[in-house]
Amino acid sequence: EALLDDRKVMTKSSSVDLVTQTDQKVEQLIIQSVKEKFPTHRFIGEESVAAGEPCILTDDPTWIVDPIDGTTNFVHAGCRAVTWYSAVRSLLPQMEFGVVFSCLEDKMFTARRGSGAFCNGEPLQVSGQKDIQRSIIATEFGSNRDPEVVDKMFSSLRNVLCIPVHGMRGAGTAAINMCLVASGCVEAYYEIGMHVWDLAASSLIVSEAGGVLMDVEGGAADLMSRRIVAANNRTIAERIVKEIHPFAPPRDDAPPLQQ
Ligand SMILES: O=P(O)(O)O[C@H]1[C@H](O)[C@@H](O)[C@H](O)[C@@H](O)[C@@H]1O
Ligand SMILES: [Mg+2]
Ligand SMILES: [Mg+2]
Repeated sequence: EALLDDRKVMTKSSSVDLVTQTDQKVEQLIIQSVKEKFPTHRFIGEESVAAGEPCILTDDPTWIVDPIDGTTNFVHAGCRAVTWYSAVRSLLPQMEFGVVFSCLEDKMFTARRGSGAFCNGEPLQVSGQKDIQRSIIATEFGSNRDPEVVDKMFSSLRNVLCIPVHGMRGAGTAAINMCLVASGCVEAYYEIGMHVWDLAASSLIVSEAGGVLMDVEGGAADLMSRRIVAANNRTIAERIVKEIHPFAPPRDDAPPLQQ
């Protein structure tokens, strides 16, 4: 219904960072229904953070919610829109489970720590490809249009494409790009600039499907750092890291700037 009805588009951090009433409604729906069952749990929700709520993990069980991942697709008549949520239980953070629902495809991706990853109940396994020259790599350009940042993104894109790889793809949603890695449809996904709610659920789905997560400079992945390489194996991830022109956006858990 919302795909047909919700055409009132608002903006957040910039003119290309879009939000609709459906994003806000879905986030409230998820938070309210979880709160009814677990009144002491905490939440990090994309639209709540946009409205000024803190983006901090504590030792309390915390649900990380992206009500629609791919709002730009949704606004442009729903190339692909996704609702998903995940839970995190510690400062490390230790993901307990992740859920990504690709509503137009009616695909429910799920993972629970130590129990594997699934799509509509069928087990997921990353691709076995070790040769990056026989791989497809996914990425996105996010919503930062600062020419210096765009130059860095294009330089990375050019470097990866010219390895050469079989192709580059982008679903318009970080969560689905990661689920494509988990499903073995693409070998890797990298991006700088997305947020913890874009990645939390699908990061567990990737690792439970046998994949690896890494920072774009090769260290351990840090979901608050707004940088990720998710790949089918370490060989492919490390090869991509060599080609990325890194930069560091403000962290999701950075204290708010003083006015
Ligand atoms: O804003 P939504 O649609 O929840 O999330 C999108 C990110 O904002 C964007 O930076 C990223 O490139 C895109 O993949 C992601 O899904
Ligand atoms: Mg998102
Ligand atoms: Mg969103």
